[in-house]
Amino acid sequence: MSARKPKVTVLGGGTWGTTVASITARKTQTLLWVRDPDIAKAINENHRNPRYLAGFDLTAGLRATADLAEAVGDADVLVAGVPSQYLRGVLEQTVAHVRPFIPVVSLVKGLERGTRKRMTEVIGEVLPGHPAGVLSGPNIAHEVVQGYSAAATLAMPDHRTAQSLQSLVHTSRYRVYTSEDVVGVEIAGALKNVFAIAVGFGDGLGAGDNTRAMVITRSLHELTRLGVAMGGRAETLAGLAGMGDLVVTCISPHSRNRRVGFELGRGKPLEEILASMHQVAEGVATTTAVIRLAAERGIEMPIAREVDAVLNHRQPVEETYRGLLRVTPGHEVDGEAW
Ligand SMILES: NC(=O)c1ccc[n+]([C@@H]2O[C@H](COP(=O)([O-])OP(=O)(O)OC[C@H]3O[C@@H](n4cnc5c(N)ncnc54)[C@H](O)[C@@H]3O)[C@@H](O)[C@H]2O)c1
Ligand SMILES: O=P(O)(O)OC[C@H](O)CO
Repeated sequence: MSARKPKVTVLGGGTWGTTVASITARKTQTLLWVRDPDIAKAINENHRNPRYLAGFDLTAGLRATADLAEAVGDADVLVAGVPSQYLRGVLEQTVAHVRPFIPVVSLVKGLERGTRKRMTEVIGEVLPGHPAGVLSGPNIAHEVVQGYSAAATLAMPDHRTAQSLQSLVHTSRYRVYTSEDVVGVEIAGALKNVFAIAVGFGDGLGAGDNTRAMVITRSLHELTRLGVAMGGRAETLAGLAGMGDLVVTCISPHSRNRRVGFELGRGKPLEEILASMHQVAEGVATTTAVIRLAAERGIEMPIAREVDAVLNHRQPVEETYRGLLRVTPGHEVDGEAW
């Protein structure tokens, strides 16, 4: 990166892409790519994103465009905020326009369903040679955009690159820590969504606070086992991107993943729930990928398996909780099972 302040382009003008772009726009020139020209116009003229963050003021200097070639052509840093099942397609359209070897930071908390790949792996395939990392943590967009304090981890394979990118996004209210554990941060962000759906089941069924704490704690155990098996560090999984994000997603009324589980617990069919949302619940598609990754590595993930049974095999939610409670508990720390 040159001595002048790097130009940031954020791909994806959903709730979180818009929020992160509004933060970086306070620190450096930032362009947000959105699919809908009307949203680009509203951001440029009114500093608002009426579809995803209605009622919240964005940084006045933030510019938006619906032209992908224009968005990426001049960028020094790309930030990817397009949901996991669409990121590859969007990146493929940038290949002819993006400058060589600029860093790409994923904000995305999901795995590609068909390939089971992490987003930095997808970035590496579509944009080879670009340093790829991830920014993730307990970050409910509606709170961050209003300036409530929050923190996240920015993981890049190279520490110096992580430090230079940290300065573009860190503020007194959005604390950004660095890490080199890209795998751990990415796996944690993807898996916590699956477990938030499980917690939502319990809340929808009317389970108690003890039950919620039990499911969150045992989910952390599952998340850690798969994360470590895939090359992540246990300390990362116990940190902001792991435990921190698991907790907020499992308890926040704003969480879309928890809401999917909650509505299922209340008896609404999945198709109806998804049709009523104009936002993404990454855990739905990611569950399929997680189950296959765990099977390939011979890792027991009973909670994720029950989520998969409800989402993909029409198992009633009541059965899920009864099923979990029937399993005999093993050793709390060393046990393979729930
Ligand atoms: N919202 C949050 O609080 C939050 C916080 C941290 C991370 N994230 C992660 O950020 C990522 C983006 O989520 P979000 O909350 O900004 O999105 P969102 O749910 O607010 O909006 C949906 C996004 O998907 C895009 N989209 C829909 N269909 C598409 C298609 N066919 N092709 C390309 N793009 C399409 C929309 O343009 C929009 O940008 C997700 O991986 C999410 O897990 C979200
Ligand atoms: O609304 P969710 O469930 O996608 O969660 C949002 C963020 O990932 C919380 O950190």
